[in-house]
Amino acid sequence: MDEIGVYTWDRTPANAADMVQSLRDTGYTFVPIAHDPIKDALDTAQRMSTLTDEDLCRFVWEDVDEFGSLGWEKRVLTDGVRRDMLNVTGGLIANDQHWLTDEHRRLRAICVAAHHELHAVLTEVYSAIDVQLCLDSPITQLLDHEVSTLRLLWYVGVEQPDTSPYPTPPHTDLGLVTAVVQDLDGGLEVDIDGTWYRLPVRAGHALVAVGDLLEVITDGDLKSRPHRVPARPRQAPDAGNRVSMVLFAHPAADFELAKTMANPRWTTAGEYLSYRLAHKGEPIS
Ligand SMILES: O=C(O)CCC(=O)C(=O)O
Ligand SMILES: [Fe+2]
Repeated sequence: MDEIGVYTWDRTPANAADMVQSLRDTGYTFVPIAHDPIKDALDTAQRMSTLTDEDLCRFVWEDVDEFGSLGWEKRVLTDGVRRDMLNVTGGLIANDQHWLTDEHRRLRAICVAAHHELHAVLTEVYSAIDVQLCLDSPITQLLDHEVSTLRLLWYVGVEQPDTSPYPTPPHTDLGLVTAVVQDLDGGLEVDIDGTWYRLPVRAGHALVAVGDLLEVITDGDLKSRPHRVPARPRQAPDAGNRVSMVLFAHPAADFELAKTMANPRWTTAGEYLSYRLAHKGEPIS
């Protein structure tokens, strides 16, 4: 599988046109970040990988309230491929749950710092898109109405990666934009017009991806590209794990889509999301 070239944006307005062109060509751009959250998180996440299944189950959806969740979500696929993740969602970041261990708290602090940093990156990307595409209704206005979810994903290496299902099967992200930081072994692959490519890995950078809603808002000018992550071989009892951090940005449920596009198919961002979740796997266009 070939690797696709992805433009690195230096976060200056002078190079914003090239950045947006990269989003148009590949659906992705690299953006440098000051701290590498994966480097910070890896140690703690690996140590937490010694938690037993029972421990992990305790953290599933515990203490969830209407603002979201903070917990381990444990998924066991049919052949035993595990994809465990720490899911830190908006409102609960500030809450202190009684069941959090010191390692959870450390990991949560790393996630909160990463959330801020990645959100700053996305803010600059929004502004650049507004300017470059001359959008009548700027997407920067969404920043006041945004809900974002940060996920720390931890994939466990498997015995037979070639015959194992993809822990993250091919899909597009439903939201506006997504920022991803992966560990140095990478793994993310993207489908561009029917051909799969490996995405490059660049230390100290986040990958920013076009989501389905941005494709809708830009009337297909920027396309949300299907992507996937294959299973990694288990090399030793604890090696072969993959860690990535993903920030999904989405307008709040009551955001009226008519503010960013003419004649929207859905009235609010919430209706859009409900429709997409009810029609999983259906392409947006
Ligand atoms: O783990 C990754 O690098 C990407 C995961 C992903 O695409 C997703 O959760 O939507
Ligand atoms: Fe995704």
